[in-house]
Amino acid sequence: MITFDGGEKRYPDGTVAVDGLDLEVPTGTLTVFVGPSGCGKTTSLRMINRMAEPTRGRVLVNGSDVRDQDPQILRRGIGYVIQHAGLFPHRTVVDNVATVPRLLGRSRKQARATALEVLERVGLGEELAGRYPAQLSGGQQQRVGVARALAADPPILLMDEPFSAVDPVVRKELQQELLRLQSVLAKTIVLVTHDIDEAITLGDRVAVLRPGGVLAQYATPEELLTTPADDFVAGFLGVDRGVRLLSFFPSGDLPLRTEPVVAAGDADAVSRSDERWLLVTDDARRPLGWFDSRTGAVPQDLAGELMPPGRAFVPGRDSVRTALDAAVLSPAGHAVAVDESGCVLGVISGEQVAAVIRTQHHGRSRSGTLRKMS
Ligand SMILES: Nc1ncnc2c1ncn2[C@@H]1O[C@H](COP(=O)(O)OP(=O)(O)OP(=O)(O)O)[C@@H](O)[C@H]1O
Repeated sequence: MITFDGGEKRYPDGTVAVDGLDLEVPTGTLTVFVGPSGCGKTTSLRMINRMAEPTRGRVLVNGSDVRDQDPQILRRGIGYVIQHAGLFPHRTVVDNVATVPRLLGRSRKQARATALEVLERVGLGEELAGRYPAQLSGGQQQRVGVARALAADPPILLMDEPFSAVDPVVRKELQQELLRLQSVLAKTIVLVTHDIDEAITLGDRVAVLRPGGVLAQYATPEELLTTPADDFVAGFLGVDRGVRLLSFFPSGDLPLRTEPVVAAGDADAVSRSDERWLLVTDDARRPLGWFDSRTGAVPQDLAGELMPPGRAFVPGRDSVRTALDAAVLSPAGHAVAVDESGCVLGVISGEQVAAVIRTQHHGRSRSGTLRKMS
């Protein structure tokens, strides 16, 4: 557990970077500090590992004031990941990662073995171990940065804008990778970002800071989206927070229809059906595309004249947001539901999804917490 107890940081020139911060980061959870530039996110983060000392109040790690601990010893239990990875340019990837275990007194061989193991954990194979940082992509460098921070297996991980220097696609990959790692490692993580979407994707809890280093709201992502504390938080969350909230609605209960689903060889299905749009599948019930029954002549093999099936969703795994998105983008206005192996379970129209959202939203607002889904 990390506790900010009235933590304040006033720099010698009088700038108040952090103003009376009170919050707790429970052990094994991921908290995100988010807010506009200059609102004290980095300073707050650095108060945890004593890279910035509070001028008033306290920061406690597992109940002990960090100021009572030797900074070097304190930092052994706290991994630190920064933007651009901060790797040593003249050391190979494996040596970069092995640095921390070496500092902790492990033999060269042990440190190297640990480094290779952690590199694999973050998705980097042995073939990259002998390269220098400049010979890696930005995303790979960030992974090395994460591996280096994990090499000493610290219970706490501080991450300062870890993914902001990579392109949006790689950034999404790294975010998913971090969530996967966290589901296995359950570290206590504090991550700084200025990107509210990243905060909502990654955080078990999100601390929104406002200029002047004041905490505006500390809440779970769904609480932020449903009940922002004030106009500043609502404005920071953006205009589409209602749509983003749908990421917390499970799609497992969406009512699916199977009547519009037909096999490619079953051309007679067109005359039997009242549906305008028929989802045509192959023999294994995989979606091939949409057949528009108003196009006139019906071919022998329906597979010949189809509109693309669009992105499918997996009920239970994906959220209602994914299902709605699939329906909006579908030429037929219907989302295709598939099982984990890609076989069609049924379809649902955008209007039906919207009707379920209304019901779920009422239920949720009355009762309870939501679980983030893909
Ligand atoms: N060493 C310093 N001396 C004086 N003021 C500082 C110092 N470091 C940071 N500040 C100021 O403290 C405030 C908070 O800075 P901090 O870096 O913590 O904010 P941030 O939210 O992380 O910003 P960004 O998103 O731009 O990185 C800013 O006004 C900054 O100018």
